[in-house]
Amino acid sequence: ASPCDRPVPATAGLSHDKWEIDPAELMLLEELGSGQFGVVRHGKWKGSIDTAVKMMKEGTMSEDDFIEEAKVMTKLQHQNLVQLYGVCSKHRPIYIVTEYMRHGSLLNYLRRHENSLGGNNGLLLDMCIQVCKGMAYLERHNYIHRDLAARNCLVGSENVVKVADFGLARYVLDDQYTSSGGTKFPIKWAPPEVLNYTRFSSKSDVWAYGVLMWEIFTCGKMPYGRLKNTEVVDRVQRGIILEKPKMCFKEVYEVMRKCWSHCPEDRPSFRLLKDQLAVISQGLL
Ligand SMILES: CN1CCN(C(=O)c2ccc(Nc3nc(-c4cccc(NC(=O)c5ccc(C(C)(C)C)cc5)c4)cn4ccnc34)cc2)CC1
Repeated sequence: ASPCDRPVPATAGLSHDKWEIDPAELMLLEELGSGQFGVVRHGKWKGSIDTAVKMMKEGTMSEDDFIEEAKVMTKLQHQNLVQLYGVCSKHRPIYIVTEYMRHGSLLNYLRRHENSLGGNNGLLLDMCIQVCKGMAYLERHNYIHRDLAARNCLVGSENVVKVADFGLARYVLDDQYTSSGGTKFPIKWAPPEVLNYTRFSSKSDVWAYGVLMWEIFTCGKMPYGRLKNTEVVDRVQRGIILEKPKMCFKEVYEVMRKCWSHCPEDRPSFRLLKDQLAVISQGLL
């Protein structure tokens, strides 16, 4: 508030874009890998905050639209969402700066720890519940992920699992990824209405979440094995769903099956899923 009783101008504090990060405050460290957009590096922000820095290869994303959206994304805050700290947009390539998750993608983590995770239904179910909590938060904020899968979740200390890159799919320029006929389109995580009409919704995220649960309970197997995309599309449209993973409890598989209801409105919300999984988790442990 202003020292005297003069009203504070409405623009106060809006001048510096708080989603804009000064690259001088970033110290880039080792490379973490490369994704759809180019190289991702570990970084330190303001000397001490661990970050992951996506350095966006030119021409891979519609940058101005993304920078506009970043203002909204920085406001999405939940313990099971990878926090967007901000962007460096005053230079090229632009940087997307998020919180750092030290164990990398959930998919690689599941594959690397199959032996220790294998029989541990409690831990696997806990991972499902954490992702569900993050997705229930996005659902509450009418925010659609569009590419939910184990590869787009990340693992931090003490088996914390968080959802990453929510909404980012909208800014990818590669139409091999964006069009459902493209070679990079995530067919195996897509429900019928997305395959036929690219109609995304929180209920299409729920379908993808069912596949993610299957990935978790198979410790990172590829859904539908080596089937070609056209064969998967055919099965999904005929209502053939993924079989129950060997180590998965019947009650858990029942939840996956509901996520794969043909009609979006027959699928549970993330809010309902969270409660159902909590009941199963209490029953199990
Ligand atoms: C013991 N192990 C040693 C090896 N290891 C690592 O090297 C390792 C450690 C930490 C890692 N952390 C992160 N890695 C990444 C990362 C790394 C490489 C690629 C990507 N992904 C992307 O760049 C990316 C993902 C999705 C998408 C669309 C739009 C298609 C949805 C576009 C781009 C992310 C992002 N992060 C955000 C927060 N923390 C991380 C990643 C890897 C993991 C631990």
